[in-house]
Amino acid sequence: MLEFDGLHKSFGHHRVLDGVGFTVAPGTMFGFCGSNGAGKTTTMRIAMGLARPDAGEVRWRGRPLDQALRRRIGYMPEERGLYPKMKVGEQVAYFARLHGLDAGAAARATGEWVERLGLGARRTDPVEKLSLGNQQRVQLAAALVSRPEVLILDEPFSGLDPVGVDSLADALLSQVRGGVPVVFSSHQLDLVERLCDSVGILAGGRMVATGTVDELRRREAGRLLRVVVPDAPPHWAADVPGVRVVSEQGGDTLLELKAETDDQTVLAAALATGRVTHFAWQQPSLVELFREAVAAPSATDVAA
Ligand SMILES: Nc1ncnc2c1ncn2[C@@H]1O[C@H](COP(=O)(O)OP(=O)(O)OP(=O)(O)O)[C@@H](O)[C@H]1O
Repeated sequence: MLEFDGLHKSFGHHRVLDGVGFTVAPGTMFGFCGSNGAGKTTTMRIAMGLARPDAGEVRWRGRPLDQALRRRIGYMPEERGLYPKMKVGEQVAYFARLHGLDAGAAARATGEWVERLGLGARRTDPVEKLSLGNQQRVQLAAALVSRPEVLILDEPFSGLDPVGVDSLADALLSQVRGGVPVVFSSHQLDLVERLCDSVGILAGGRMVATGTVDELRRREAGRLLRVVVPDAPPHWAADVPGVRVVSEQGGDTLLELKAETDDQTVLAAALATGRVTHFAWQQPSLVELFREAVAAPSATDVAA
């Protein structure tokens, strides 16, 4: 397990992390979400020894991370960390050597990752000549080239075109299949929803929600019901007790039910107005869950 445990961090009087904790199992992908300035980068920098926590620690396989363990972690910093004048291939090989690979292994791994990330044609170009997205691919190659046991990636998808997103996603999923725990931060919640086994939402210095997307959904389940009655008169649901009409368009109605409201009462009321063609709980998207969690930060860990 990769464990972030009880991290506290203040900058002056500004408390950024107030007991942040989550775990990432080997072979799973964890999406680290939160508003701008929530503290995601700070959390990852603490893991990498680039910021010191006021309290708490990060462990890998039960051992607190030290510099030796960190050499086994592939890290993509938010500020990126490339040498602009170095050639792409040299740069990636340099990171491989830095993580302890010998010259032969570094050359082989560099060749493999440069090709896999679609940089083969740019291998001898200086990094500064590459577009932002391609520089990002170089950064990723640098994080992957040492065959890391763990990946910690700060906004790896930002600035990538859809093809870049797909090749990065494939690369990460193949790492996960190989047993690597992957943590990445992102504001692209559709990607997080698509790729991650579990997600954590950081707000107010705490993880306000962690779990699988389905677990987060279940927490919200039983609230939003979509009912389609094509021939129903307008406002048919307005008088159904324990129900609030969220939206109504033609016969397509989205209802929020109070906890004690029986959905069968709603179904009976709908049937009384006409033929019901759709009656189902609405699955909130991760974007909706995120808005809810960030708006009302009350720490809940559904993964327990
Ligand atoms: N070295 C520092 N000195 C003072 N304040 C800092 C420092 N590093 C970060 N902060 C502050 O800590 C807060 C959290 O920043 P951080 O970069 O960790 O957030 P984030 O969740 O990664 O944000 P974003 O999504 O915008 O990248 C911000 O208010 C930031 O200004």
